[in-house]
Amino acid sequence: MRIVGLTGGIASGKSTVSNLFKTHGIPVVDADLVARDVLKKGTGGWKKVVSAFGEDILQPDGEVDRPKLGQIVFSNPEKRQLLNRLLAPYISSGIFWEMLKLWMKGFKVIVLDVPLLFEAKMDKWTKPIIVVWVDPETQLQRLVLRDRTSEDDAQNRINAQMSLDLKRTRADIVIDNTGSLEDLKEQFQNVLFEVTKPLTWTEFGLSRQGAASVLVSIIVGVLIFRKVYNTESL
Ligand SMILES: CC(C)(COP(=O)(O)OP(=O)(O)OC[C@H]1O[C@@H](n2cnc3c(N)ncnc32)[C@H](O)[C@@H]1O)[C@@H](O)C(=O)NCCC(=O)NCCS
Ligand SMILES: Nc1ncnc2c1ncn2[C@@H]1O[C@H](COP(=O)(O)OP(=O)(O)OP(=O)(O)O)[C@@H](O)[C@H]1O
Repeated sequence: MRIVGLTGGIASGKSTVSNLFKTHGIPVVDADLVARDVLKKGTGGWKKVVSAFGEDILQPDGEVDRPKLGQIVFSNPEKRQLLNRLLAPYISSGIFWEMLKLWMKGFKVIVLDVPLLFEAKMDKWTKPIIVVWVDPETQLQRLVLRDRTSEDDAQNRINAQMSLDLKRTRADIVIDNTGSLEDLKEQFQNVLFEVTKPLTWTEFGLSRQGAASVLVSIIVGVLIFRKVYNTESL
């Protein structure tokens, strides 16, 4: 199975690109949705976060008040790192289970949409890595418009992530989403071609999965050979 990494900055257009993948029948594991699940009332993540941040972050119904927790962590790097540390194991195992389900359904290509792909070091799992880049001014405007928030709040959220310019240097494929949706769709056609083309032997051999498969094949081959030719005593 090919696991494609999709990342970028907040409001750079990852979900918009994810939707294009979905309309072409390629499933997407959305880390933001997984992160929501692991923070639902009563879960292990919820318990850890409530004991670290206190009951003040809860709504009357016991669910986490997300905008309130957002205000706290996006204006305080230490608290954000604490939240990340508490939730990271739940988020990674949630993502892993989603991937396993898709693999069991027989999908050959899946996309991992993870805003913090590099920060959380999940880039090691994925190839190719797509970064959705946008110029800083457009990013700020789109975030303010989408979340109906102030420029200061939006800028805090942008600053909480690795810069988009750094992310693009670590990408295999860069999508520039500064232009219109039509521009984006045009670039997407090439991306779709790249991620659905068969792996070359070199790529297959170089990938960890490839190396593991070759190793397993050699071991199985040797075992079969020994069984068939009864060479255990050799
Ligand atoms: C702080 C929370 C409660 C705010 O919730 P809210 O509904 O306002 O935002 P939402 O979850 O939809 O996130 C919106 C965007 O913020 C950015 N973002 C979210 N968490 C973080 C973080 N810890 N650091 C940097 N950026 C982040 C992402 O680009 C994300 O797409 C929430 O973002 C959260 O629980 N974050 C920690 C979990 C996490 O790391 N999520 C990212 C998935 S890898
Ligand atoms: N090319 C575009 N032209 C105009 N608006 C766009 C374009 N691409 C995305 N948008 C809009 O910009 C906003 C941010 O896009 P999107 O939600 O896809 O970003 P995201 O990277 O998934 O954000 P987040 O990290 O918060 O999940 C949305 O309101 C979306 O409709």
